[in-house]
Amino acid sequence: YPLLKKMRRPWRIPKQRAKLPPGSMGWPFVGETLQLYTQDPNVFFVTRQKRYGEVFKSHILGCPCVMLASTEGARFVLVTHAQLFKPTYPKSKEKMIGPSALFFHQGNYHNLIRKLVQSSLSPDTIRKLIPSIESVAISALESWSSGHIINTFHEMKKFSFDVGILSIFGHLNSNFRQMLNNNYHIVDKGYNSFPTKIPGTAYHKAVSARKRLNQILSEIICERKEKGLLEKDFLGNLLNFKNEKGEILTEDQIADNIIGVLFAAQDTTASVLTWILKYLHDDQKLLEAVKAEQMAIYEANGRGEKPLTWAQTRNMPLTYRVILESLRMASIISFTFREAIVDVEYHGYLIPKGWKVLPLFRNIHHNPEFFPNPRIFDPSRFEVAPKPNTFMPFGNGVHACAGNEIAKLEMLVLIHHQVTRFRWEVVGSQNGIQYGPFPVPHQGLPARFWKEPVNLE
Ligand code: HEM
Repeated sequence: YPLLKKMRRPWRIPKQRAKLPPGSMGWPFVGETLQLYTQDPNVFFVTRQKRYGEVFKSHILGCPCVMLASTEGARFVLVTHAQLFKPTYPKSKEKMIGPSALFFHQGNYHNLIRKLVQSSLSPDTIRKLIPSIESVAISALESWSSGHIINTFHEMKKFSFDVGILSIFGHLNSNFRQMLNNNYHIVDKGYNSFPTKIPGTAYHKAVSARKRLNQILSEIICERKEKGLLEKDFLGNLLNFKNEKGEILTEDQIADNIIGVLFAAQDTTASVLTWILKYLHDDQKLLEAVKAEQMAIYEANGRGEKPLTWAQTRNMPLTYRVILESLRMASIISFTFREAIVDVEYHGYLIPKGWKVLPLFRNIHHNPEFFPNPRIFDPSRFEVAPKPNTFMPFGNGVHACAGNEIAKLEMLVLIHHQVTRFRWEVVGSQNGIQYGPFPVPHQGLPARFWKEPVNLE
């Protein structure tokens, strides 16, 4: 029987035989947290990978963990043995977003919500949003081009927030939009601050703003129910859901998932867009080529008279490769966290129950074996599809990004309008990275935008 059990569960080994992976657990209590947060995190991961190999242990943020820098390791945790690992976030962050948000869950509840998100963000649904995304993009670009210096990342956050609102509510009246925006902004500011109940602190203000968001969402839901609207957007899908027993979702479940999607959508897309602007600015020849690709579409659309079509957004090969290479190069989600729910064996090493497991996407995206000269920005490398499981900017497996199509769509739309009708220059120091917590260019990439003079020929 024990042999049978072992055969059925090849990932389990008797504890006495297992050994932990190599690596350092750092100082008592703090582990290696200081080393991780006082230096470029990429240096932290890469030096350890060089020293210990592709599987190593560490101790960060109060937790023992195993880091996996190989494609096989990431696949093991996220895909083939995903049932042995659960998502894990600090309690304070879970509370801030809302404990019923899908990414904290595993199993039936996660599947159910994920299906609702996926159908709201499917290509068939988001293609209808193109004109609205275009108008959000154009008004953002117009507002940046008054000659003053903008913080590109902050402005991109407003853009990705507005697109997030579109994908959740379709058209939302401006009063509600403004209220959501103001309170979400306070939540966002407190999200990464020290969790405390002391009034006046960023965290405490964020908790209060999060409660107000629930009230606002409740009013929006009420209004929708009164009007009897049966929309197909994410809110509509959440409201219309009924299982075979006739049960519906609670208002908290609805609110937590709406805030969860906004949260997943905003900083991620905004940081990638900021990087794209930097990479294009740093390579004027590439920028000209992207511009030529987009101008052809612009002209075909009567110089922007007609809206972009879905087919056009699917046929921007160079721009698309720039997006893929930016996702690889910046690897804004450098890694993700899971927690082992049982003792697991991987490659002869023990991953003890309760330990965190970190697939290191960035190390994989910067491995010269898969991406030669990984520090060089070269979109042409994507003329050939990357080897399977080597490119995971949107994660992998059951928790992989549910918004990757809309993220790519909004980036293509913004770039289209930006390069055809606007110019920009980066102001001040152009190098350096800031972590907040995603990597963004130094000071959010201060830049000046202006409108391209109209050519009347
Ligand atoms: C370029 C922008 C984006 C990047 C790089 C990105 C990346 C990711 C990654 C790596 C994950 C998986 C995390 C993990 O496994 O722990 C994820 C999950 C998720 N993303 Fe995105 N994302 C982006 C934009 C968006 C947008 C625009 C939306 C929604 C409108 C979105 C919605 C989600 C959701 C709902 C999940 C959780 C899925 C689940 O747990 O089942 N993301 N994203």
